[in-house]
Amino acid sequence: MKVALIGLSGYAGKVLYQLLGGHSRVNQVNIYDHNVDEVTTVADTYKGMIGNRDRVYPYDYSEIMNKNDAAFFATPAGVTSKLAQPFIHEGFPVIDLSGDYRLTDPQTYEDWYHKPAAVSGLDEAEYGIADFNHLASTTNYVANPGCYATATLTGLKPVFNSDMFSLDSVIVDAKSGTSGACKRLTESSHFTNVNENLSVYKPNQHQHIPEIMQQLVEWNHEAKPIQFTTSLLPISRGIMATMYVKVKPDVGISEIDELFEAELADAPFTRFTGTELPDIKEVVGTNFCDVGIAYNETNQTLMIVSVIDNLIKGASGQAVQNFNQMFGFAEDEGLKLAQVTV
Ligand SMILES: NC(=O)C1=CN([C@@H]2O[C@H](COP(=O)(O)OP(=O)(O)OC[C@H]3O[C@@H](n4cnc5c(N)ncnc54)[C@H](OP(=O)(O)O)[C@@H]3O)[C@@H](O)[C@H]2O)C=CC1
Ligand SMILES: CC(=O)N[C@@H](CCC(=O)OP(=O)(O)O)C(=O)O
Repeated sequence: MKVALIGLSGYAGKVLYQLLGGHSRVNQVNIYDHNVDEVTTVADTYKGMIGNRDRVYPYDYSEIMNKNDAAFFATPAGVTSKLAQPFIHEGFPVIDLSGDYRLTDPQTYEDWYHKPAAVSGLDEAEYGIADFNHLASTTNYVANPGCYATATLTGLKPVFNSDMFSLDSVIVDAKSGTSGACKRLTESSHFTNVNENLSVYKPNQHQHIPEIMQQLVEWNHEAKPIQFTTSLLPISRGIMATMYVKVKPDVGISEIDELFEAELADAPFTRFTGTELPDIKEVVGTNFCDVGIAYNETNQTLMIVSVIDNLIKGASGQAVQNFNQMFGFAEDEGLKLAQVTV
């Protein structure tokens, strides 16, 4: 297959390019860049890609559709929905890493993203939380989930598919490395601010809150608004979401353990670690989401810890997983990434 990649100069685009290069069903990755006006090479266009002769083409949607079988958009929210219009119109296969088509209600998008919602295509797009819903196989337009949303939803899936918990006081405390903030430099992501520091940002305003709620309500109509906080960690890659849930009386740790085992067993890239709590380093460089639990009997509170690599499971790896589902390839094609903890 030939695939188009838009956004190679960005963080997610770079990791996606690396993964697609190792995908046995992809024999050509064509790069399209809105900053080039004639055909060039990866080495001549992007820093650190020494010797890479793959072609980079000026951005042109009809060329993309003529020369490729699918397109990956690793481009910002607000931009992607505009670029995607001709592809949606033609029913051309797209995997979209941005937030533009994740929310089904355009007003909710505008309230949380503070940008105009997509003018069309919302009905065609499917939210691809790949380990659980396999909707990519049913559509030509996949909205790849957000990084925090992926870690949070994976940890909360068992909770919202059972009646063992109170659903009105779920608290999520999530922390991300700086690559989640994209490549542009801001004062808050400046090295001097991030290094040896930990800071909360977007309290109660994070754009992943509606995306998480949309999926939780689909899993359980009785879901109530969660408390969700995000912080910036002084590391480049990785997310840890720590979640707190009240357990109903007479529910014990063995039942909770069995529930998590059963609910996460069929999720191909989710590993339930039981009471051995996972850390970020064990998933960085892989498409895994590791989930562990600790139960405090004195106050009937369950803590769930979920970790991912934000650039792989939280973006490019999940995009490849959705691509595999869309085209009927093995779920782990291009994603057999050796885990190396040093
Ligand atoms: N970083 C992460 O952990 C995650 C990111 N995402 C989403 O994935 C997408 C990419 O993220 P990330 O790589 O971090 O972002 P970056 O800002 O690092 O990269 C964005 C890319 O989009 C390109 N781009 C910007 N505007 C346009 C345009 N008008 N036309 C064509 N290309 C354009 C940029 O090109 P240039 O700047 O060179 O002009 C760059 O290549 C975003 O939607 C992000 O929200 C999702 C989950 C996790
Ligand atoms: C550390 C950091 O700043 N992370 C970003 C995550 C951005 C992202 O993943 O964008 P999507 O909304 O497209 O998923 C944030 O919190 O906004």
